This record gives sequence, C-alpha cells and structure tokens, in this order.
Amino acid sequence: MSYTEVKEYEPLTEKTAVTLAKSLGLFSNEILMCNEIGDGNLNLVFHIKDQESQKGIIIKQALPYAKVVGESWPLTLQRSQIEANALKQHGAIVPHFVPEVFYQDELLAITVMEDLSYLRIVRNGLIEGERYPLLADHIGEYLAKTLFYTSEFALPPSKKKEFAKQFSNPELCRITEELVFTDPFFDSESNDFEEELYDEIQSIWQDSLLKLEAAKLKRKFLTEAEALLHGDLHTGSIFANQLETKVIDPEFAFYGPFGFDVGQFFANLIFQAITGNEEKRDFILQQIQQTWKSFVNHFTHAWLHHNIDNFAEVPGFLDSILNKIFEDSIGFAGCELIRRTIGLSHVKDLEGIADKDERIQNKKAALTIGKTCILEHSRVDSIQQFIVLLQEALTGEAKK
Ligand SMILES: Nc1ncnc2c1ncn2[C@@H]1O[C@H](COP(=O)(O)OP(=O)(O)O)[C@@H](O)[C@H]1O
Ligand SMILES: CSC[C@H]1O[C@H](OP(=O)(O)O)[C@H](O)[C@@H]1O
Repeated sequence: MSYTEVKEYEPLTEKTAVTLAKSLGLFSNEILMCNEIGDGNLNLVFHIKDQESQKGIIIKQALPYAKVVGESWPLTLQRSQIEANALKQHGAIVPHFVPEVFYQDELLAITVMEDLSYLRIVRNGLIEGERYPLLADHIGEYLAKTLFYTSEFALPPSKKKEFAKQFSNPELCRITEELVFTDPFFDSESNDFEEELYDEIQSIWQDSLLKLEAAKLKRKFLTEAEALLHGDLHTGSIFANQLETKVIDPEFAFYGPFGFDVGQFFANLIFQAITGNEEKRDFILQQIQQTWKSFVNHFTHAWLHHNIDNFAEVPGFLDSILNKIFEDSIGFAGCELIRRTIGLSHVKDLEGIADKDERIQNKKAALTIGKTCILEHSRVDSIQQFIVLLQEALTGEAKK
C-alpha cells in the first residue's frame, strides 16, 4: 500500500518515513538513508537522503503530545497544518527565506519540505563563535515583509480576517501565554531554575511595576491581531550560512502584534551578548541595530509602494506604527529573556555554560536585562537609545 493512502494517524518510524518518501515519488533511487534528527520540544523530524545523488528531504511530523514532556501533555495535531500553511503563506512573500513545502498531509500531521542541512542552526553557530554577516539584513527583511504583507496595510480587511481565522491557533498560543507571559512572573509549577537564582526571582514575583508592564504586554499578545506572526522566532528556528538565511518552524503562527517576532529575535541575540566577551557583545549589539535598520527600510518601502489604507500618506502615521512596533518589541524581548532563564523552556546559550558560577552570573544578567526591557520599553525612543541601554546594562553586569 502506498503510505500516502493510510487511513489513520500513526507516528512515523525511520522505516515508514522512507516508505512515505518513496510513495511520494521524490526519489528515483531505492536506497535511502533516514535519521530522526528532531531536537525541538514538540515534533519528530526525519532527514531522508539519497547518498548517491546527495539529495535530501525533511519530513516533520507532529505528535499528539508535547515531545519534551510526554503523553501527559496532550496536544492536537492541527499545528502541523498551521505550520505548513504558514510556511506557504510566508513563502509566497519571501520565498528566499523559507524552505519550500513539497507535500502536506493533515491526517498524518506531516510536512515534507526542503532539506536545509547545508546551512547551520544560528543558535549553535553563534554559540561556537560563527558569524553570519547577512543575518541581520535578512531577518529585518523577513520580518518587515511577512508582517507588512499579512497586515491590513496590504490586505483588504475581509481577506485579513479570513487569514486570521485560518491561523487561529489557540492551543499553541496558550503555551506562549502561559510559558512566556504568565508563569515566570508567578511561583508557578512549570518554572525551572537553580536555587541560586531564588532571590532575583522572588524580587520579580514581588515587583508590581514590572508585573503591570508584563500584564500589558500579555494583553497585547492576546488581543492585537495585527499580522501573521511566525510566533516562535528564536535563533534555533533560523538556519544560515555566510550568504543565506532560512526561517523554519512556524507552528506557533497566528495573527498577533507586529513586535512579537521582532522582540523574540532581539532577545535570543541578547543571550549571545550576555554570554560573549566584549568583542562578541559589540558584534551582537551591532546585529540588533542592523536588524532594526533593515526592518525599517523594508517596512517603509512596502508602506510607500503597497499600502492600501486611505490614511497611508497622512504625515506621522508610518512613524507612529514603527514606534509602536519598536516599543512592543523591546517589551516582548524582556519577557523572552526572563522566560528562557527561569521558565519551563531554556536556551542552550545559557544552559550550555558548564561552570555553575558563570552560568548563574549569566542568568542573573539575563534577568536584569529582561526586567530593564520590560520596565523601559515604552520610554525607549530610538534604536541608538536601546543599544546604549543594553551597553550600560551589559557593562554593569560584567563588573559584578
Ligand atoms: N528543513 C529542514 N532542513 C534540515 N533540518 C531541519 C529542517 N527542519 C528542521 N530541521 C532540524 O530539526 C530540528 C527540529 O526542528 P524544529 O522545526 O525546530 O522542531 P520543533 O517544532 O520540534 O521545535 C532543527 O533544529 C533542525 O536541526
Ligand atoms: C512545551 S513547548 C516549549 C517551547 O517550545 C517551543 O520551542 P521550540 O521551537 O524549541 O520547540 C516554544 O518556544 C515553546 O514555548
């Protein structure tokens, strides 16, 4: 039987993934290698390769639960279609930054896509000291275009509402609502931290000004359906080399606030500024600045040439939107910095520091900078001011 005709969901194995690849007619050779390479929190990822032609594909399959926790955390399989559709939607806007989708199957909860293993996951590369000279330009462009062209500035309101409905993603949004915006600010069971951080964490839980700003940011995430977000744009969701950049894993996609993806990217770069030496820190800060510059350039270009809103040319409107995106992104970056340090889901940038004292020191810095971002986000007026704020915070932390 052709594997594409199976009647009910079952998790693939390396063997059945090969059968499926053959059924799809994607390879002419009979002998294929297959490895399950998933290192994320949720899904299976099979890498299938024909050694002779060196051609490969990726089959990603959702499990009916969160892989990182197990069957005690059930999840529906719908996220697989959200991911495949978001890859296609964003791929139609920026095909050069998104893997091609070859096939999707709702029943099996699979997406078959372009093999990007000739590139490197940016988080791993940055940790090992690699540099990606075009990453900031590319991600700025990716963000500006995917966000602008899925917003009401480019789509008639009825079309935008149709997309918002198609990308309604309550289950995965709930994960973000809880793990990013709620649990780290309370003494919640899901939190995960070393006891050496307890004093800093208690001061977060008791800081009502900080919690007020976090509450406002959470509300933005819950209510502002501005554009089709990636929804989980950390450096582990980006492949790159010296010339190319590709964004994977948009299973958290939904209509949310413009600044969320921007902020998550900023935060995940900031981890590298915290853990790196002075030279690395300057390089990363420059990347953050360049990402924002690229974002503004591409967003402005799209606004001037493709904005369908009658108000588009009203003086000050574009600036007010860019200011809002910028402020929101700093606030969201602060939430990401805190949740990746003390919440359920951590980052290798910090966890990979073998020396405990050093790790704790870096985590304390992440918490301090996260708090600063949340408290100051609506007072930061320009990217230069943000970079100075980060420089001061990082220098202050380095002296401790
Ligand atoms: N298109 C791809 N090409 C090559 N490797 C991939 C591709 N997509 C995913 N991977 C590999 O699988 C890993 C997990 O994928 P990801 O989409 O992040 O899974 P999850 O949704 O579980 O977080 C990635 O870190 C990467 O190593
Ligand atoms: C239990 S899901 C936790 C966490 O996992 C997702 O990240 P990843 O892309 O590494 O799978 C997302 O950030 C969720 O918050």
